[in-house]
Amino acid sequence: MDIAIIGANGDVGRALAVQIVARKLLSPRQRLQLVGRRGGASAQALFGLRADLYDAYAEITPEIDVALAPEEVAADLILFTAGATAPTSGRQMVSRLELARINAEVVQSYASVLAQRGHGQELVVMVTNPVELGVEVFARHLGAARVIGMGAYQDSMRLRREIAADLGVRRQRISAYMLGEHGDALVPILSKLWIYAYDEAEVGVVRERLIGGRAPGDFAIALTREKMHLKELVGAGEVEAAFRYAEAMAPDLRAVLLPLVTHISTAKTAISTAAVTAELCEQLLGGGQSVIPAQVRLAEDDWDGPAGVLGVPVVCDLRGWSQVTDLELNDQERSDLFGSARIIQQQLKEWLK
Ligand SMILES: NC(=O)c1ccc[n+]([C@@H]2O[C@H](COP(=O)([O-])OP(=O)(O)OC[C@H]3O[C@@H](n4cnc5c(N)ncnc54)[C@H](O)[C@@H]3O)[C@@H](O)[C@H]2O)c1
Repeated sequence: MDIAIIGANGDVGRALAVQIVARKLLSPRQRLQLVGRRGGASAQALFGLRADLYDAYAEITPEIDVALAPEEVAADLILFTAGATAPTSGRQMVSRLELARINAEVVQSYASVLAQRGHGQELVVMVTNPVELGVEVFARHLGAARVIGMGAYQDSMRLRREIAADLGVRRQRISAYMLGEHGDALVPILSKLWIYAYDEAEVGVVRERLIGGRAPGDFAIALTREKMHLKELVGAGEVEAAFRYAEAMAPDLRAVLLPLVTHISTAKTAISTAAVTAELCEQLLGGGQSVIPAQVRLAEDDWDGPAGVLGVPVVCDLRGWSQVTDLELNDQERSDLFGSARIIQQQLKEWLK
């Protein structure tokens, strides 16, 4: 089992390399490939990163090599973190469309080469945003089953953590999903909230308390409103106040808005993204099948909703994802999830023109 990190010299890529080595996800006989660009800063820095990792983790490092072109990528598990990132400040003028078009080219350049030169079994975990775009492009080249977007996994883990924090329990005792888009059209699924050792009535009470007085379906409205307010606070230099304000919200809003404040505070979310991606890898490398919320490209017969890229729970192992599972929705959630699918499809059409 070999792992490649594409974009290894970026903030997420570097943090991910540290996580993979420090968590001993690979044995010393296996290989971690750090992938950058010939002619870019990474052409030098990745050799330094490799030396630094050997220096820090001499006893446990896998073999580490550096690749500087898509043709050189060779691994079983490919973690895609290359490309432009959303501006951390409102003063930087890059539209989501521009960003998507830049990253479409980056993703495309690897997907087409991997389709021709890969060994035909690679599993790609898409971290680069928009996650849905990367999933669509890789799915066209490698087939839908071999690409998963980690946005829904990260969003779901954040939701579970925030609920757990309110209850004073560990995240592992909670099951809840954040599905749909890894973006504004994400959908919290709380109707099937599960809490270890709580019976249905107790879970019902917790659910009511978590959502507060908000009407079903009002998540997206609250998200837009609070997002604007938080951006204004951070824009006015009130980062600490923005965190305090976001921390007082319901857990589903906190799960989305705290990372937003973190990103626009200029700290970005590279450490948490790397940690959760490594956790996902750990599950995949465990050998068995797991249920993983992820953005995947669905065909019409994969589920009873529209075809296209969407965050849903899927059964997954190192060979890829095989089926949608554990998706019991109430009417509101179903309608929101279908709405999210439509939004993603419209965006993909525009981005991939
Ligand atoms: N899915 C998530 O939850 C999540 C969270 C955080 C960041 N991200 C995304 O991950 C991506 C990386 O974020 P970051 O903060 O590390 O950005 P960054 O700017 O620090 O790093 C991006 C790296 O990609 C490299 N790169 C660009 N084009 C390349 C190419 N053709 N080949 C190889 N390398 C190339 C750049 O040189 C840079 O080193 C962004 O798209 C960001 O939006 C996703």
